[in-house]
Amino acid sequence: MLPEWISLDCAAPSETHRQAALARQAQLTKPLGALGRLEDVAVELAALQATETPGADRVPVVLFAGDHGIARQGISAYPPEVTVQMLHNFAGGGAAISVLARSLGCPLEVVDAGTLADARVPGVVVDKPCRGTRDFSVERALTPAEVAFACEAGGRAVARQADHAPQLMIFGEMGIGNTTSAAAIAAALLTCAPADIVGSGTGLDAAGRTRKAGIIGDALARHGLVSPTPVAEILAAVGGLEIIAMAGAIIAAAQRRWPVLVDGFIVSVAALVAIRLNPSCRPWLLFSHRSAERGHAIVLDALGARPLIDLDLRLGEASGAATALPIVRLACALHGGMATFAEAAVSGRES
Ligand SMILES: Cc1cc2ncn([C@H]3O[C@H](COP(=O)(O)O)[C@@H](O)[C@H]3O)c2cc1C
Ligand SMILES: O=C(O)c1cccnc1
Repeated sequence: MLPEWISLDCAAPSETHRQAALARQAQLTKPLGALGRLEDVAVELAALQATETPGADRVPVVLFAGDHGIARQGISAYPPEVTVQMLHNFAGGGAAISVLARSLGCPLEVVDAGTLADARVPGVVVDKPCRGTRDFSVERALTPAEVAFACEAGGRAVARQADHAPQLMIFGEMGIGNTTSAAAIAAALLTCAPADIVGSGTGLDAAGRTRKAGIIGDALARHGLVSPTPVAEILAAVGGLEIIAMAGAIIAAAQRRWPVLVDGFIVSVAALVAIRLNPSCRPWLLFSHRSAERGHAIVLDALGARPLIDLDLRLGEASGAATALPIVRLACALHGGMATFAEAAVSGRES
């Protein structure tokens, strides 16, 4: 059973503030629409933050890590021990997201949501029901209680961010094998062929991708996921603890009226899970980037999402969302800082 709060409604964005932001955009000293999607982002954030002056200065990043039993099947280009080794790297400030968060002035919290680590890594919050999932090619990855625990861990991580008074949240992940779990979840939710959604992850070649798709296809058949199945059952069968924690976190953030800047393939699959569990969280999601991971385009299409940037990133760790954040910040700065035609005594559009 998933926690009851998961299905509590998220508020609707403020229509009043959206209209006011649209009216302001029409008054700023530029041809109407000339700042393209920067205008859309500012208007959307004004509606979500219910303010005339949207901002993205206070943006905590929470990174969830988890290990995957399926990694024993050789579906990643890197060995499973990398997940725990990377926990030390996050804590030591040397990972890509460590550098990005530092450069952007974003607080970074790393949560061990289910890695194989048997001791606490200093600087990492431990909130896990078990050490890694089971190998879903032979058994269900998680029990219903472990799925529920991971959802709650996502909610708890969001609650811990309240002191930062977030204007926007970024969630990220780390877990060797998690593109396989994410692809399996997406294939089950979207009832699409694994071969269409499976990508290279950390760098599989074509033969590796075919093998990965075969393992996912067999698992979907074994667990009875080839026809529409309740989300909680899909998560127990092929889920990952960090993916489930992110789905819970996305819903919890939206319930607190904190918009979420969604990262790449894996976080987008968590967003898909969140929306299936609670459709009212959909308006709170902004999409940052299009990952080079093959399945991301399919998931984005299914969500009707148009991300801001496409830089061929395929890292995860919230790196795409962090990289897009300066664009969001600039959109807000333009919205709040540009002069109106009246203020600058510039003639408006000929009718
Ligand atoms: C050193 C290293 C750092 C990473 N940071 C994120 N990922 C990314 O790659 C993994 C998913 O790919 P796959 O499913 O192929 O294992 C996840 O940990 C994801 O966050 C990394 C991967 C590696 C090797
Ligand atoms: O897009 C992602 O999130 C991604 C892609 C490849 C590997 N890890 C993450």
